[in-house]
Order: sequence, then C-alpha cells, then structure tokens
Amino acid sequence: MAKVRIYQLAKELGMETQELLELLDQMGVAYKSHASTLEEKDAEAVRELVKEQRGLQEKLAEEERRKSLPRRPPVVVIMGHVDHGKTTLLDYLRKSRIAEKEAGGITQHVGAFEVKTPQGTVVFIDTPGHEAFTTIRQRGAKVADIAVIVIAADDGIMPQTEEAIAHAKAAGAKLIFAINKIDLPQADPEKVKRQLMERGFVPEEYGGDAIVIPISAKTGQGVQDLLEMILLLAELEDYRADPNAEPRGVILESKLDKQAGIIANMLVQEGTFRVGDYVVAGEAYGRIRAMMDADGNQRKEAGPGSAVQVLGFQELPHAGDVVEWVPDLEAAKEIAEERKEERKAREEEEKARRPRTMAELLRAMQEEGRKELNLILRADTQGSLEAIQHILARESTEDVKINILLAQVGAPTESDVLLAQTANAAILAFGVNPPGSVKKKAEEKGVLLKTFRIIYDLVDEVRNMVKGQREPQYKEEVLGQAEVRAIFRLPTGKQVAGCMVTQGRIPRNAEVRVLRDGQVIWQGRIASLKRFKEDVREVAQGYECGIGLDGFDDFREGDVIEAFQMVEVPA
Ligand SMILES: Nc1nc2c(ncn2[C@@H]2O[C@H](COP(=O)(O)OP(=O)(O)OP(=O)(O)O)[C@@H](O)[C@H]2O)c(=O)[nH]1
Repeated sequence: MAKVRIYQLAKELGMETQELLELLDQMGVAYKSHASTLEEKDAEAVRELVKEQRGLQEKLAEEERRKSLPRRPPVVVIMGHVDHGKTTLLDYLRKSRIAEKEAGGITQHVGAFEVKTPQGTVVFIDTPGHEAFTTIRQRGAKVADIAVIVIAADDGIMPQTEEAIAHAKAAGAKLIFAINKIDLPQADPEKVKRQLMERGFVPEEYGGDAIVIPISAKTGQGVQDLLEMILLLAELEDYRADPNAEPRGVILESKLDKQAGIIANMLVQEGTFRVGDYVVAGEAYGRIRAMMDADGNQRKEAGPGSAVQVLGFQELPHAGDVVEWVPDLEAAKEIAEERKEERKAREEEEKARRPRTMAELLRAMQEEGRKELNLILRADTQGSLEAIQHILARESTEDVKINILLAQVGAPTESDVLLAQTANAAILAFGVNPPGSVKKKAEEKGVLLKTFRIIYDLVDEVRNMVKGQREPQYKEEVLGQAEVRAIFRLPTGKQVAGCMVTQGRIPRNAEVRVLRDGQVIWQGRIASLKRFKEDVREVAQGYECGIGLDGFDDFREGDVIEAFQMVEVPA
C-alpha cells in the first residue's frame, strides 16, 4: 500500500484531522504536521486501533440498548436420573401454581408453565428428561436458560445424572443442583455434595460456585429456596427480551388432535405474536388462528416468556423448530418450500461428507474456528475410564483443548449420539461395543464413533489428532506404470511417447513422474492420453497408448511413466 499522509488517513477513517493527531500523540507517533506521511506500520496500527475502539463503542451501545429492554422470566428445564424425582418436582411446582389460582380453574398443557413468586416469575418446561431437551436442541434452538439437575439424596449421582449435566452444559444452560428426597431417613446430601465435588462442582458452602439446594419434591421442603435461587441466578444473568422486536419463538411440542387439528405448543422468546400473524416454523407454516395459555385463557397476543398453544399450522412443526413471524401467506409458503428444498440438498450433501475420520473431524473443527476437541468416552470399567481420562488430561495443547463432555461406564447409547451431534463431538469407546442401533444412529447423524481394545490405541488416536495430525496426512498410492517404447515428435515440437502399460492403469488426470534408470527425472501432469488418436480417460495394463506430458519433451526409450495419486490416510 502506498504511504499515506495524516489528513488522508483521517479522511479514510472518517475522522477529523485534529482527532487523528491527538490519537497519534497518544500512540507516541512523531509527525511534523497534518501533511506528514506515516510509516506503513503506524498507519496500520492506527487503523487497527480505530477499528477496535469502534467495536468497543458498538458493544457498549448494544449493551446499553439491551439494558433498556424489559426483563423476561428465566426458562428452566428439569433433568436428572430415572426416578430421582423430576416428575414429582414438576407436579409440585404445577400444583403450587394451581393453588394460587381460583379453585376450579382448568389448566391446559401448553408445554411450559409459569410459577409466580413475589420475587418474580419462572417458566418451567413441562417435560422432564434430556431426551426432549436434546431433540429441541438438535434443531438449533436454545430453549432453557437454566437446568435444574435433580439428584436423589438416597441414590447419589447416577449415569443419567452425568448425561443430564453434559447435555445441559453443551446447551450452554446454567446449572442448579437440587438434591432431592431429603425427607427420606436414608438421605445423604453430604455424599451427593462430595460426588459433585469429585466432578469439579464445588458447592458454594465449600467456597465454590456450584449452586446446590436440598429439597423434597414430595413435601415441598426447599422448593421455595430453589425458586429463589433460580430467580437470583436469572437476575445475575440479566435475561431480557424485546416485546417489540420481530417475534420469534420455539416449538416445544406438537401433535395432531382429532378435533382441533394441528396443535403446536410454543414458547415465545422475542417480540409479540398476535392472532392473525403468519408464521413459519422449520418447514411448516401457517396463520395463527387462536392461542391459549396454561390457564386455559384465549390469548390475542403472547410476548416473551409466554408459553401458548397455537392453532393454525398447516403441517406439524417439530419440537425445537424456531417460529418466525412473516408478513404474509406468500412469504410463509415460499420460505417453508425453500427450506424443504434446502434440507433435501443438505441431506444429499451430508451423506457425501460426514466426518468419518478423526482428521475430517478436526478439519471441520478448524473450518469453524473451534479450538476444542469434544469427546464422549465410554469404557468397560470405572478403572479404565479413569485411566483414559487421566492420560488424556495431559494431551491438550495450546491449539487444541480436549474437552470431555461425558465419561461413562457402559456401551455408547443413542443419547450419546445425540449429544455428540449437537456438540460436534466424537464418541470413543474402550472395551465396550455399541449396539447395532447406536452404530446406525451414529452413521445417520454423521457422528464419529470408534471402538478400541487397547487404551493406548485410543490415546494415540487422540494424541495424533491433537499434535501431529492436525493437517490431514496423505500418502502416495502408485496407480500404474507404462514403459516408453517409441518416441514421436509432433509438428509443434511436442513429444509423444508410445507406451505400453505394464502395471495397473494410467488415468488421464493422475499425477505422473518419469523414471529413468530408476531415478525420478521429472514430475507433473499428463497433457494428452490417446489410444489410436482417440482421447481416453484411462488406459489399463496390457494396452498401448500415446502419452504427452505437460512440460516434458525429453523422452528416451525405456523411460518409465509412473502414475500416482495422493490419498488421505484415515487417522
Ligand atoms: N420420599 C420422597 N420420594 C420422592 C421424592 N421425590 C420423588 N419421590 C418418589 O420417587 C419416585 C420417582 O419419582 P418421579 O418423580 O417419578 O421420578 P422421575 O425422575 O420423574 O422419574 P422418570 O420419569 O422415570 O425419569 C416416586 O415414587 C416419587 O414419589 C421426595 O422428595 N421424597
């Protein structure tokens, strides 16, 4: 770039010259006047600095704007191991809100319900478990802000507790641990806290930042504290939404009702939906005919944090589909149609390029600019699992951090595959075989799933990926050889070698090298490959052909033309 004068640079950056002179003073760059030329490196430093400052200003302005928006209630999902009390807790919360209302009021299942407290409102997703949660996440929607991980105090942390934690973390939800069933005589909340600490979640009472609340979903003990903690966390996180923004929501559930037709339960995340609005959710579209809230009230409009039942979709939307407002029917139809087409095209494409090797997974990571290698580990025993984790803990490098989302004893499950898919992780299993259905699911979803018999094979695989093999490795594969038997010169001066293919095949588009007395004397590409004057794509062993090379015209009889290609070595 040409040297630039100060006043020119000021113009380029849209600043007053005086402003730029002041900036240069601050930077300690010397100049005589506003007409002085700047060193290229100084000019570049100014550009960078101005860009940075502007970015910062924009961020501040954005933060300022956000702060002026009204708060919205936190959206909470309840997760945990089987029988640890998720449903009981949801029932308790639901009942507490029903009790608040007039007796006799009907309630409607709309996929989520609100609990109002003097400190604020909390929205609970009405389905427990992480399967539903993952299905929603898979479609890219973020629904829950906070995940309450229920752990029974008599049972402690169990495999699905760990899965739930992994899923919630992968979704970027904040965690709150509810130690449940503390009413039971055999309850041992301290043991659960120790187990949490072993996993790096140090409760606040021990100086950490993990929120742990003892509760009984049966008696209601501690549930109020849980609600307060949720609201406190929500305040800290400062959840806000703009009721006047373009409306956006997410489908929580949908079903076909014999009488009402298609019913979709939607959580509004931004803006306000109104009866009569045209909407698109994934590949489904429609016009909102009616909305009903959890109290069974017909709603004309629904703003951020409201869960409502929506009538009017033409087709069943999927849980997790994002609901968008569109101006009219034409747009709605067109967008839905486009998405269908896009999905089909994508499916075709995905079939062709699913990460099957570690190198491919890494390349995908790099393309996305990610620096973490997400892994799900499965092993036959706790001992081997710990050994693997212990070794892998040392394998992170500055470039790639190994992030173990889940480490569990037992064969990989379908739920692992879903987690791996949403978090772009690989599943590595040691000494356990995934069931056929899980393998199939991994295939379908393009998730890398590998089984190892030797711990060090597994570790090596990861190590190679992280260290040496960040770039895909190629090896050469010789495709065939042809011997030069006669040499012809074309009127243009170009040589053509009359050859016999003595081994393999010579494809037209392969790379080739010329060997003379076993030495490579030239390497490049084929310019022409002919049989009896006909251009051909490939010549097989035992056939004669004429080969012209691109940039080589010095054949001698007895030269060997070797065709080869570089193939990626699966990591
Ligand atoms: N004593 C006691 N029992 C509880 C408590 N919470 C749940 N239970 C009991 O534990 C059992 C399982 O509770 P659920 O709420 O069905 O557990 P869940 O986690 O929803 O189970 P799944 O839906 O099967 O995953 C039931 O018999 C509940 O009555 C509690 O706080 N104290």
